[in-house]
Amino acid sequence: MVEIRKLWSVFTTPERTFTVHQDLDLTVQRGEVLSIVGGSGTGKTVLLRQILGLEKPSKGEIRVLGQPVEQLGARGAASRVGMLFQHGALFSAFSLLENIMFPLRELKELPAGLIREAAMVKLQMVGLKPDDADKMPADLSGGMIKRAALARALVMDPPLLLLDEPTAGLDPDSSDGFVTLLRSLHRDMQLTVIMVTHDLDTLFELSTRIAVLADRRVIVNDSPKEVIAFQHPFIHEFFLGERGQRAMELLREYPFAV
Ligand SMILES: Nc1ncnc2c1ncn2[C@@H]1O[C@H](COP(=O)(O)OP(=O)(O)OP(=O)(O)O)[C@@H](O)[C@H]1O
Repeated sequence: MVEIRKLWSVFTTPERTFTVHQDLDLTVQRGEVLSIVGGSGTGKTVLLRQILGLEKPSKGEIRVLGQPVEQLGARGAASRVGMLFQHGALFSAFSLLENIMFPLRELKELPAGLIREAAMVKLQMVGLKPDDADKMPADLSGGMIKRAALARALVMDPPLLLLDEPTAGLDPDSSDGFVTLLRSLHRDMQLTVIMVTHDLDTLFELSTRIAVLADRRVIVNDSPKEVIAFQHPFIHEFFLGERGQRAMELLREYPFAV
């Protein structure tokens, strides 16, 4: 589904030049829920943006569904890759349904009635009600906004979904509900998911594999159990420090997702 080879990301600011990714390799197979974890500033969000084609790496190759990402084009990208941004704000001047319809309207190919129908299907698929369609973003809870942004990301039925901190900022109940929704969509739509998360519950409930970013590359990409056993200071701190006990409990609780 995604193949990344020898990726370099180098940034230059007025103060300095620094390397975020160096010879990074990552493969994501169809049907996986791959979670990317890593310390702050290790380039997780940059990597998602590169897979989406929003940012060009300094060097290296990214193939999505067998094609170099730069050949997908804006239109191709929306139908192949859906993205839920961390601050996945909806357009505040548009109603919830208008937000979900937006990518299809941009295509300028489908009749208005069909676009409306397709967006209504997605609205209900993410657990919102038809009555919510005309509500404005300012009138929605954080959980409803996330669901609407997810419906918009999925409106063109992309086979690949990217999630940046999908449960950040949600209260525990909304977070649990959103994780349950993601799990059933992954199963029902046969999605491949790449997710960045710091939240251990989200990580263990959904991930079939975990890729750890450290030392400017992916140091391990394996099942949660194997990753926890991998010897590296970041992994030790992330999984086996204060949060270790909880990680072990979760590992017992969730038999590796989906
Ligand atoms: N366009 C850019 N120009 C300069 N530096 C950038 C640019 N984009 C990202 N960076 C830097 O690259 C590093 C990686 O950023 P990124 O947002 O991907 O980190 P992250 O792993 O997602 O971190 P966090 O977990 O804190 O969100 C950061 O130091 C960031 O400041």
